[in-house]
Amino acid sequence: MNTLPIIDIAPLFASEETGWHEVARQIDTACRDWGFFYIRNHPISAERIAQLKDAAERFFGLPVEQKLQIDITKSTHHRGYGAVATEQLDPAKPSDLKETFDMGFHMPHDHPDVLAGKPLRGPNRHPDIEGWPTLFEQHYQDMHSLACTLLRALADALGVESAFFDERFIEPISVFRMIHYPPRQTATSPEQQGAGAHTDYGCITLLYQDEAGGLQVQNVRGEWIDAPPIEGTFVVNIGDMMARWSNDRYKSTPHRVISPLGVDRYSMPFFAEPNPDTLISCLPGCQDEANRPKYPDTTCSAYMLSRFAETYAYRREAPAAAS
Ligand SMILES: O=C(O)CCC(=O)C(=O)O
Ligand SMILES: [Fe+2]
Repeated sequence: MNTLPIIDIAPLFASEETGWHEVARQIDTACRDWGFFYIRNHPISAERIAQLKDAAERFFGLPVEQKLQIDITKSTHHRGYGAVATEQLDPAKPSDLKETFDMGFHMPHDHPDVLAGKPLRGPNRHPDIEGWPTLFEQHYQDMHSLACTLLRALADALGVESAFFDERFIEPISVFRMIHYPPRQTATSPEQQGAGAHTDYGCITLLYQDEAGGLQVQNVRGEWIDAPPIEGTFVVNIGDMMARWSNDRYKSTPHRVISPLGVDRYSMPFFAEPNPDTLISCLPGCQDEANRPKYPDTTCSAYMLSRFAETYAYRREAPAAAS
């Protein structure tokens, strides 16, 4: 089989539990075989997606100096605008041909965790566009709820209590990101990709992609296959933290984006990551005598910070001015 599974998640929102375990079973199989699948019948409306896409076109269309007013490389807690070539997902290739906007769980300047200087904590840095903060803060919450619903199904599949992930996703460090991939120019080095081959760092990623195409996923034989846009769906994939948590029962699969030719591409991943203090220790149902834990225990924040430093030069260099 060489096409990614498409899972109808409507039963996860029904009042009776009859279809629930069947969806959990399908997700379990998809996470073991692929680490990637599509979901359909999720609660995010087409109207919401259209509003976000419209906002993305307005923001990325601004002059670069204006976008750099919320430069992510000048942020202590990784929020704001990332210009082209800020991120290098595949260290063997040139920096990615994309620009980004990142937001997270909003914490005001006077929140005790912000005052204590906890990493990745602080206020969101939104552009000065009318209606933007309301739209994006609402969307962040809705994506968080959708991720928690999927994680309840994963809890069922992994044999932990159904609230296991809900408890660990309170005040999460999940990131909602908007990405603009400018069209590939013929002069562009063929080596430079929209997003270089990588695995995601967190637990699960829920990705909206527009109709331009270009996302590719590696199958078990190491071949790149297309993950084409399918209207009304999100692409969901497992990240490295969940692979560790599940002792590699679930795969975090390499993927990449080939820059679009002649058209702009917009995508919007939501990277679901737990509360920073969460202990990431092999789940009880994922180990036995023959299958010992493969990874040492870590915490969510220690793990995420080590991974960010690999792909963002600015996070390895001198500390940025506070913002
Ligand atoms: O833009 C896409 O389709 C995928 C982006 C991605 O893989 C990432 O940002 O981690
Ligand atoms: Fe990714």
